Amino acid sequence: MIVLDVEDAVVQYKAGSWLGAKVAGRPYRIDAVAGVSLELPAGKTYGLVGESGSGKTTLGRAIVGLVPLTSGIVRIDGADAQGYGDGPWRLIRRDVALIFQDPVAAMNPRMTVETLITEPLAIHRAERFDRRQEARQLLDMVGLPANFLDRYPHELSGGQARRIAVARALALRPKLIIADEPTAGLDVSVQGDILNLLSDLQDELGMSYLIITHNLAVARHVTDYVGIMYLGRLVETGATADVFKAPSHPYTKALLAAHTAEPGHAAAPIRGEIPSLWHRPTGCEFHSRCPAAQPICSTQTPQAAEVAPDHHASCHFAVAYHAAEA
Ligand SMILES: Nc1ncnc2c1ncn2[C@@H]1O[C@H](COP(=O)(O)OP(=O)(O)OP(=O)(O)O)[C@@H](O)[C@H]1O
Repeated sequence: MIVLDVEDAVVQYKAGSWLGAKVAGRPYRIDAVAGVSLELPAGKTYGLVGESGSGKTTLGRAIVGLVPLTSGIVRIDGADAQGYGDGPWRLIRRDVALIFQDPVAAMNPRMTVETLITEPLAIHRAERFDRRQEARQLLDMVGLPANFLDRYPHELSGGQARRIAVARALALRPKLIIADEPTAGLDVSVQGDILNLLSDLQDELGMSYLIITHNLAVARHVTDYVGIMYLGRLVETGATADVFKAPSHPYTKALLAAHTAEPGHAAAPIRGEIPSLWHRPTGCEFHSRCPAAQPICSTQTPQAAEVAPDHHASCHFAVAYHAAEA
């Protein structure tokens, strides 16, 4: 049973103006998401991993319906997610919830926790419900006592704000929760608590997660499948265990080296700058930063190679890398 099915999704952003783009010698539109396909089975977790600017947040927002798809299809539980109702509220589908990257910034500062976490119910649910009772139950699910009901966002610590954001996401018991950088800005011990909370809730309620993170180490702990994103495209995909066992794209290896320092060795930052989406590199778009680039890499676009069953990497040398790592 596939809960999230994304087929060749493209999201373009416009430049300020056509004339401005022309004067600057740029294309008028950029592809922030440039043809992404992925499938997420029920009850599983998919990690979307890549550096800042790779298009992860844009894809997450497009899945929820906050940003329109330029082309492609998003199906949630088999239903095409493009047919929204009218009115701004309806833009947000009730079977998917998004936990924003900065949850406090996304909260209305004048709302109490009770109002914040039950707001999705007030928007989507036709029948009457006991707001206080629902809120108390949601708080309990995320491990917070009932005395948080009357607090305001500025009275919450980073970890508490995450829990409140999770409670709000759970309000409609969605089939899919998208968590954008769920541990960013938290102390290491609190990060573990939040990841454990998400995993316990999944065991209990059975929903699927799409976790957006720049940190491969986070993805390693909580995901079943992983997609490595670069300049709006997935460059390596597979079961998380397979990708970590035998990373087959130099970008994946570079991300790993940047986040998981061996004892006694410093983490190695990825060399060079992320290219601008206004001027995508030719050939393999990672070639300008790749430590193993060959002449072919700057001229020919690599196709996704299946290096092992359901493990793909878009690099001319992916099969050899896989063999060497495996
Ligand atoms: N509203 C917008 N208008 C124009 N360009 C945008 C807009 N939002 C994002 N972008 C651009 O789209 C690209 C992808 O951004 P996005 O935020 O999706 O990446 P990301 O991988 O989630 O990074 P981060 O972790 O920093 O949010 C970036 O180049 C960004 O500058």
